[in-house]
Parts: sequence; C-alpha cells; structure tokens
Amino acid sequence: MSKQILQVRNLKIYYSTLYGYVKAVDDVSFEVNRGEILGVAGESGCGKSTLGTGLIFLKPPMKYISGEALLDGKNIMGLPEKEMRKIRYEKISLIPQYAMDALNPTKKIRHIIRDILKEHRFTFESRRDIIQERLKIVNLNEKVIEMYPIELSGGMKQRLAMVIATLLNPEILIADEITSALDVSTQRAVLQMLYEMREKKIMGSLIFITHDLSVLKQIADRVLIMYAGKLAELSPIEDVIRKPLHPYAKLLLGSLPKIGVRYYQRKLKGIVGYPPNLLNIDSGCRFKDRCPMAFNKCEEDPPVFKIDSRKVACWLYEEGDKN
Ligand SMILES: Nc1ncnc2c1ncn2[C@@H]1O[C@H](COP(=O)(O)OP(=O)(O)OP(=O)(O)O)[C@@H](O)[C@H]1O
Repeated sequence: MSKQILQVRNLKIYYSTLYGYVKAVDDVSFEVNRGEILGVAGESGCGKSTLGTGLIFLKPPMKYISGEALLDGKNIMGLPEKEMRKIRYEKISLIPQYAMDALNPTKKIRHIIRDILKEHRFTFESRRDIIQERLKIVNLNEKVIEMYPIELSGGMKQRLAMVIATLLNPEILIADEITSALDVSTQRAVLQMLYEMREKKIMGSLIFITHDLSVLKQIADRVLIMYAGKLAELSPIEDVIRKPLHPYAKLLLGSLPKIGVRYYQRKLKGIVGYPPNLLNIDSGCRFKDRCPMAFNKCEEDPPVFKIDSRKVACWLYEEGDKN
C-alpha cells in the first residue's frame, strides 16, 4: 500500500467566463500522505477553494482542464458524475465553505442524512450508532436529528456539516475555511474535534483549507502555500514557521500578529500590492511584482525546486533539484 492516499499531478482547474479562462488552479502538484493533516493556505482568491472543491464537485463554470488526482492510485479527475457519486462521502468528502448555508433548510436533518446514506446503500438505522457517536464528538444533542437546519445556530450547523461529511469514514476529508467565521474559542473546539476524528480514524487524512496560518500551526503536519493559482511552497508546518523559503511565505508569516507585541504602538505589516488578475496573467513568476527579492530570472516561470522534504517555486532555490 502506497504511503500516499492522494497524488495530485499538474492539475489545472479554470473558470470559463465570457472574458476567457480564470486560471484558478494552474499546474499544481502535491501529495497527501495517509493519516496526514495537510493545510492549504494563501490570500483570498489564490485558488484554495477551487482546489478543494474541484477535487469533488466540478460545478460550472468550474472546468477541469488537465492533470490528474490519483486517489488510492485511481484518477478521479474527469470521472462521470455517476462514478463520482460512488466515491463522494465514502472515499473523499468535503465540508464546504459556508457549510452552514449548504444544508437544505426544508429537509429534516434525519432526511438529509438518510438520503446521503441511501445513495451509498446504507440505511439510517444501520448507521444510527455511528451517527450518535459522531454527534457526541461534535457536542450536538441527538435531538437535532429531528430538527430542520433553520432551527440550528450557525455553530451547530457547522458541526453538523462535520458529522455529515464524515458519515462514511472518508479516506480524505477536505475542510474549506470551516473555522473562519467562528470566534476563537469555538474555533479551538472545532479544531480539537477534527483532531479527535483523525485520531479515531473517522477520516484517514485531512486537507484543511484556511487563509489563517496561525490555525494551521495548531493542527497541520504540512502546509501547501498557494499564490495566484500556483504552489509557492510545500513544507512541514514547523519548517515554514521556523524558516519559510518562498518570499511570499516569509511575508505571509510576517503579517501574523506576534505574542507580546502591542499593535496600537506598532502597525501590523500586510503584504504590499495585490495578486495578479487570474484572467490575464503575465509570464514569469506571479509574485514578482510584489516580491522584495525579485531579480531578472523572475521574468521566467519558476519550476518547483525540491529541497530535502520541502518544495518551493522560486528561482532563489535553483540549486535544489527541479521536481
Ligand atoms: N464562479 C466563478 N467564476 C469566475 N471566477 C471565479 C469563480 N469562483 C472563483 N473565481 C475566481 O477564481 C480564483 C480563485 O478563487 P477561490 O475561491 O478558489 O480562491 P480562495 O483562495 O479560496 O479565496 P477565498 O479564501 O476568498 O475563498 C479567484 O480569482 C476568483 O475570483
């Protein structure tokens, strides 16, 4: 059995618009190890959600262009909907961004769960114990089963979405910005629940998408930092925190508040400038216009260089092996 549950190779997922393609995920390669929590981070609009969602639902105008995503060795990109339905929830599952609003408000929770299970040839009764166990982990009373989503608070819906996404013990769970709208203590509780689910092997591996690197510090094993649809850096989380390689990763880390610093005395540094428009991208490194380290070579697209267990798409690391 391979150490890697998912191998994504040269994946391109664009949005088809009247003005042309928005290159939201543009030639991205990475792998997810069994049992691993892989964080995906980067500024708003860098393609995190497109990557997470595109692996499961290719809803127009999202368009799969090329590349592969091997789940347990089998390419799932471009599979017909009938085939995808078989593997959703069971092999790969998603807690979508705004999961709180994704639940059908007119259906009882019991019926939402029943319909998902039915598609996978399970009855509600046969999974009752598991549903009860999961509700307990996320601190929800069993009574919610008889309620409608509209009767639940945002936080309760969020936790219910975690239960629904893990009903069939997926090999990979993708959690898309599920802590962003929560206050810090609820955020911590949700992270703890996800961690517990992983420990109990309720899901095999987790892809945790967030714009907030400080959240990943608490939960992730490795982090994939994206910039403008591309991989900027892929490293173990403690390595990124200790010594980020990509100039963008350095700035992203530098923009986090630090313990002991009073920010009414010192301004929190953001990253100057804006990411490029993904409809119309110049050649060369996509970060070059904002990069304090940019040099002539950056007019060419940087390949991904491998440095020990780390990957970085930046010409400063040309001495590393090209991946
Ligand atoms: N339906 C759409 N049609 C056209 N372009 C889109 C569509 N949805 C997203 N995009 C564009 O695709 C790019 C990537 O968006 P995506 O939502 O994946 O980024 P993100 O990193 O998840 O950002 P956020 O954290 O704000 O959700 C952005 O430039 C965005 O404007």
